[in-house]
Amino acid sequence: MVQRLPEPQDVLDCLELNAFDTPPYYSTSSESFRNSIEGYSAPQGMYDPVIRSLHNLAHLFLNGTGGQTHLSPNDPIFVLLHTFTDAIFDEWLRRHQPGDIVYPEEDAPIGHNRRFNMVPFWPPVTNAEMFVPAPENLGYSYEVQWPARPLTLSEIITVAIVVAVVVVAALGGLIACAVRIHSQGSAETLEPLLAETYRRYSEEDRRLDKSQSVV
Ligand SMILES: O=C1C=c2cc(C(=O)O)[nH]c2=CC1=O
Repeated sequence: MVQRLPEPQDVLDCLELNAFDTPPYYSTSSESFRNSIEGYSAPQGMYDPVIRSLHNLAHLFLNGTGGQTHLSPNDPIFVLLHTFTDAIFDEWLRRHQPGDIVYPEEDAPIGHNRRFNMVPFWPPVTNAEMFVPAPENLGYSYEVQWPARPLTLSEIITVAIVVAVVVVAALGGLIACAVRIHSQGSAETLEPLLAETYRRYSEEDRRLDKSQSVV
C-alpha cells in the first residue's frame, strides 16, 4: 500500500515529544507521543488525517496479511514490529522525567484509562502497571543503538563560538609568551643608561644644594 518505511529520524523525533498523550486521547490527538508512535500523527507530533507514520506506516508497507488490523498478528513480522515499537516506548519512558509523563486518568477510550485492566490479559493487569521502564520492573531490556540526534543550528553556532573563543585564547597566550621571551632576550644586550663615566648624584650633593639655596 505504501513504498516506504519509517526513517531513523522519525524515531528520534517522536522520542522528543514530552506528553505521553493529549486530549481527546484518540487517533486525532496532536503533540502526543502515543499517537505519533502509533502512526496517526506526524513523528513531530501534529495530527493530520492524511499522515501515516511509524507503527502504522510499517503495517501499510507490509500490505497483505500484515496490513489489515484483524489479520496482521498472523504475519510473523508482527512480533518484530510490535517488539520494536515497545522498545521505542521503553526508551521514551527512560528519557522523560516522571513529571513529564501523564497517563490519562479518565476520558480515554474504553480500556485505556490509567486504572483500567488491559483486556484480554489474565491475570488482570492495569495500564498503569505496564507504564514502567522494562529493565527495572518487567525483567527484560532491549539492546538498541539509537541513532544520534544531529545538532540543531543553535547548538552548532554555540559549539563554533566556544571553539573560536578557546582558539583565540590559546593563540593570545602563545603570542604573549613569544613576545615575553623575545623581549627578555633583547634586554640582556641593552646598554645601561648610566654608564660608569657619569658621576652619580649622591646624598652629599643634595645636602650641599640645600645649603646653597638658603644663602
Ligand atoms: O494490523 C494493523 C494494520 C493497520 C493499518 C493501519 C493504518 O493506519 O491504516 N493501522 C494498522 C494497525 C494494525 O495493527
